[in-house]
Amino acid sequence: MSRTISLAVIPGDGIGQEVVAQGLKVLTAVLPQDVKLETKQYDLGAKRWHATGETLTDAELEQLRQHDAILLGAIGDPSVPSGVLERGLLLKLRFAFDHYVNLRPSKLFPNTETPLAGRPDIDFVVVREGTEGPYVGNGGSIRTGTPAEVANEVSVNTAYGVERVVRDAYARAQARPRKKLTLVHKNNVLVHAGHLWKNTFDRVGEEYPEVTTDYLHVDAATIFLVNDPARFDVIVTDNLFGDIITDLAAAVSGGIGLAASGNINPAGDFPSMFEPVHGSAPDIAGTGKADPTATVLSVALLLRHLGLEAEAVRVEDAVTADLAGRAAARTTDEIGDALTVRVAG
Ligand SMILES: NC(=O)C1=CN([C@@H]2O[C@H](COP(=O)(O)OP(=O)(O)OC[C@H]3O[C@@H](n4cnc5c(N)ncnc54)[C@H](O)[C@@H]3O)[C@@H](O)[C@H]2O)C=CC1
Ligand SMILES: CC(C)CC(=O)C(=O)O
Ligand SMILES: [Mg+2]
Repeated sequence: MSRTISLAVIPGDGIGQEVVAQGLKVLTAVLPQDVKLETKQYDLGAKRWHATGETLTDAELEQLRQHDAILLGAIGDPSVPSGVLERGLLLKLRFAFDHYVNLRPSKLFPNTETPLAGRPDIDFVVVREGTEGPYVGNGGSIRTGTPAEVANEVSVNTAYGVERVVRDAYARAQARPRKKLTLVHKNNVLVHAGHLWKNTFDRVGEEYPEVTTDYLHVDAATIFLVNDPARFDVIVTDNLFGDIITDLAAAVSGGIGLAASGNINPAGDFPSMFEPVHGSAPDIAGTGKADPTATVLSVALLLRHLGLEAEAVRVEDAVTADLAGRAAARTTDEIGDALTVRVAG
């Protein structure tokens, strides 16, 4: 039976434009003939903000909601005050579409660079909470701009929000061969949120006797991510810690240009959104140096989410083969073309 995928595309800013073009090429090439792709591009980001002062309107949010999934490049530009686009567009989307599971796999592909000695066997996934924590915008400042300024940024952690993401992480750990789940937090200092997370983690864990668990404070977790990353299988953590440790995870497992992510709404009430872990990289935008592989691997997560498992594997296999043979530096387009040829052939 034929099927149509309705995909919203938000290239965004900087290298987002460049890498999304490659991701779309690969996606188009990998789909079987009986799956039709309908894309609608949303020109959101810095240019739009400069032209209209808008980041994301309610009408656009409603249009986006109608799609099966969203592919996003990156948001943020030095010409826009920091936070305006990140909060007003990217986080607004994640919150509005209840993307409470921010899935960030880390794998050390063959022939990729790692600063770690001995090429450890890195293959873990971070389940980062995506709708709470200090990112909710629960803050403010008084006496702003004076030497007496006081600024707050409150981390919001609800029993409901913590439990649902912890449950998702247990289910993922249960489904993986090693069946191991690590909670990363800082409950020796952030005692209120930390204890909610730890108590929830322990309680839900009773339902998963086959899953081995451990707990690490986030500072110690950064040591192990460098010294012994092979110890990790599934990590569950809050929004801020997850943001930070997944950039570190990317750096030790082939670089930020390979790190994919999915902002998942597991219930399917809203479209899930797939994007590379990296940002808009203004330092290399327009140079052709951006590696589109992270976006292509995000396309694989998108395909898997839509039930196209064989196609997801084809994309991942193409990346593995391409990285194994990748010798000289190549441009964004060249990498995208090579991956397109591989998935098509
Ligand atoms: N999901 C998103 O849309 C995100 C947006 N941002 C925004 O992006 C802007 C730049 O943020 P930064 O902190 O500089 O982080 P960034 O991830 O854009 O760049 C950090 C470093 O990684 C390099 N890099 C990033 N992606 C790469 C790729 N595909 N290939 C090769 N090198 C790559 C950059 O050149 C830079 O040296 C800011 O406005 C920030 O708020 C940052 C992170 C995520
Ligand atoms: C720009 C932030 C809102 C997001 C971020 O850094 C991330 O999700 O990795
Ligand atoms: Mg980040």
